[in-house]
Amino acid sequence: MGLDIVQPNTCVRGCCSSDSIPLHLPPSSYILLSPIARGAESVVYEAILDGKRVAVKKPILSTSDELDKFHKELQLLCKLHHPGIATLVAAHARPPNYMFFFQFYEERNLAHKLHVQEWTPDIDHALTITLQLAKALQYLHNQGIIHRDVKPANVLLDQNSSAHLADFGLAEYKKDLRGVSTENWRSSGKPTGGFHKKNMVGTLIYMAPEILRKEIHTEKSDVYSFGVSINELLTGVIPYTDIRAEAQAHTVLEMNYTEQQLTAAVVSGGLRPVLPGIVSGVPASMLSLIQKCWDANPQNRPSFNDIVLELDGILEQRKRMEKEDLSLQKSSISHGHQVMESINNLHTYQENINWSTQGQCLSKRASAEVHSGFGKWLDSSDESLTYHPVLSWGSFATCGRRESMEDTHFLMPYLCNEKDVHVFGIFDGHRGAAAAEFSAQALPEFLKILGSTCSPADALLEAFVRTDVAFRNELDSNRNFKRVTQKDWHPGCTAAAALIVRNKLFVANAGSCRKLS
Ligand SMILES: Nc1ncnc2c1ncn2[C@@H]1O[C@H](COP(=O)(O)OP(=O)(O)OP(=O)(O)O)[C@@H](O)[C@H]1O
Ligand SMILES: [Mn+2]
Repeated sequence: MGLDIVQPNTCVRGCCSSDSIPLHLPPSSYILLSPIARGAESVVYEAILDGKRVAVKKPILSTSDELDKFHKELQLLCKLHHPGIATLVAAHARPPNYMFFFQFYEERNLAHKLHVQEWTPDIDHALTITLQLAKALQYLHNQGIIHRDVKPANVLLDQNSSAHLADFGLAEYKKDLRGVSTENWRSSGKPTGGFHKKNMVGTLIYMAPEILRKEIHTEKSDVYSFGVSINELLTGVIPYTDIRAEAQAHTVLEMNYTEQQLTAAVVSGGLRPVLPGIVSGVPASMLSLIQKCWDANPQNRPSFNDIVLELDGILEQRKRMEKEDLSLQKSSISHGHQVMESINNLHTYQENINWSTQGQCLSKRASAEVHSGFGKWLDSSDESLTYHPVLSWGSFATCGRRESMEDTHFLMPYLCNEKDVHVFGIFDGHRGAAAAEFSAQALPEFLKILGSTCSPADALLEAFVRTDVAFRNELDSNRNFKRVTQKDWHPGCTAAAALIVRNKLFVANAGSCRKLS
């Protein structure tokens, strides 16, 4: 920027200085436009500085502690120069105005992008962001600085959706953290972040177990938060919920856990967010890296030097695989797409979608393609076992306290008229019955297709995965058709299914639906 640096280029106290970043600006050089974010501690404005678009972070300063904090953040920011870190272009550090001027990042923060815009980056893009963030943290740690608030809301994206780590409000030099008492932890470590603050649990979901136990932050607690954040990027799911959109999250408490329960479950129970599923195509090496990052024992977590090396390797391997066109995951996903695409062409849009019919329609077409019986299952079943189950079945459904029934089930005592193959399933609808109705039709049909191709256990697993992919695709195509913004509509369901082949029982579940009763 062509801004003049007026000497002495220091803050009012003289504690912050820079050779390249102007630290006081004539009021005529900038214009504040509208606020783009309001946090508990600052307001961020879109602004024009020297004719260029910038973001101005104006901390709310009412106590001398807050003023100290401003100076500390400015000292830090003046020293940081890295492409993965939000660039400070200027500051104003004299009364009455205290402001940070940052380069403007058009695509806002990663949390907004994932959960409000419902962005689903392809895996290579997500891995690229992961590497950018890892390199930024590697740089920071090599300077002896710990960020202490790594989360998607503090990752800003530019117009190419490249990532820039922001918000150094809690960052500290490691050497200054040693003597920090629990009291200090409380005052400095309080949850930040608009959405999560509003929803009470705060940054808690990104906090390492040792931080929840009120121990001192180390580089390894940033590694943990990085692991949780990257998992959120790859799954699109807010940790410990099954939702993809902010609009649906009334409060985190309402959904699964209270703050205390979550803390206890993370610290003592080893609870972690759900990893990306097998159809996501996320490489297994990435899943294991995430798990290492959120290991309960900080010493088992890799450093960012290790993480960057590993990510470079993963990206390299993907490039090689792409060349050789060996990506197995991709082909299984695109198979699902092909089936759905042809089905989508079949039926025109109806205002009131009948999800049972959608499921039937899908599955009939799919099963017309391949069904060659269950000979394989029956041949490999062990007839020498003397156990011969006597089956009886029935069902009862009640709606409970809800206004409408969201649960469904299916009973297929003789799948494809095969006397020794029985399937039963229960689906507990979430946010409407759509997913449950669809799945009750689709799941058994997928099982029929798979009967001739793999073992009963694999077939059950694969049928769950295919049902999930099929429903998502169906939903997406309807959303596009209706031009409903995606955040307004998020049906889902949990499921439990039992498959009995002669005298063996196979059960599977997804979500919290665990018992078949
Ligand atoms: N340089 C920028 N370009 C575009 N948007 C920005 C920029 N800096 C901040 N924002 C927006 O403002 C939000 C808050 O910024 P930041 O996290 O730095 O402030 P904060 O006061 O710590 O907020 P919180 O308390 O919510 O964490 C960001 O999530 C982002 O949406
Ligand atoms: Mn923030």
